Amino acid sequence: MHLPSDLIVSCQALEDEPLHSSFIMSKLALAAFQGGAKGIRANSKEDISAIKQEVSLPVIGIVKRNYPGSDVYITATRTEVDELLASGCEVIAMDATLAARPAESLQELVQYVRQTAPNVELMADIATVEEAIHADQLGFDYIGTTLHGYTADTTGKKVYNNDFAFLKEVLEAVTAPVIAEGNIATPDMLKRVFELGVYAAVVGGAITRPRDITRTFVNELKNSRTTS
Ligand SMILES: CC(=O)N[C@H](C=O)[C@@H](O)[C@H](O)[C@H](O)COP(=O)(O)O
Repeated sequence: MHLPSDLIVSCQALEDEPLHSSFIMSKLALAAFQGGAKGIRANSKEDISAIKQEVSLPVIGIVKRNYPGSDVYITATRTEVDELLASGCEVIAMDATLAARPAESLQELVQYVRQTAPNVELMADIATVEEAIHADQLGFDYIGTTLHGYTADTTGKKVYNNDFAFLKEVLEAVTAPVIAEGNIATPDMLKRVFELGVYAAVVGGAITRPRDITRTFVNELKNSRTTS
């Protein structure tokens, strides 16, 4: 397996975010590496290439791109898969929800990667237990809780709700290694998901999105001022 059983740090900034820059993502990846992360998750061929020049950690690559008429935006079609195959990432993650895709089916994308790049592993980004089971049956190498809370039928849910109840259900339901991802905001949460039996965990915003981190501080201050 390309990914170690450890902490993976997501280094992503979309166009509307202040840190949007492949150079900055490469330096965030370097900081994550120096801090002890054992893998990186990154968006776009350009960011992955820049990160690969800075650190030699395994990379989970995605391409986020919106398609009209489809809710699927994480590695939605073969075009994005081809970009990732050219990027040198060790693992390709893709939306593995049951939502309608813009072009190829999920099964077709899996078969395409297996045939063209047998050494590249696949991570399923799922939102429900049903989708986790489906991804397991399709033979994904890793199943991640990435999209729980971000799809029409899971809006507002958090992976950590009820002591990670959703994660526990996924762990029971599948045989592939499970990756906890989404709203893991503290070192305690990270410790807890490993106690529950995940293979690895991806932490993003809590480490690499300073604007969001600042907001958590500011909101706490605001709340304390309104309640006092
Ligand atoms: C839903 C979606 O598009 N998630 C994306 C997937 O790659 C990223 O924006 C997240 O930062 C990543 O999943 C890590 O999660 P968090 O930043 O909460 O630790």
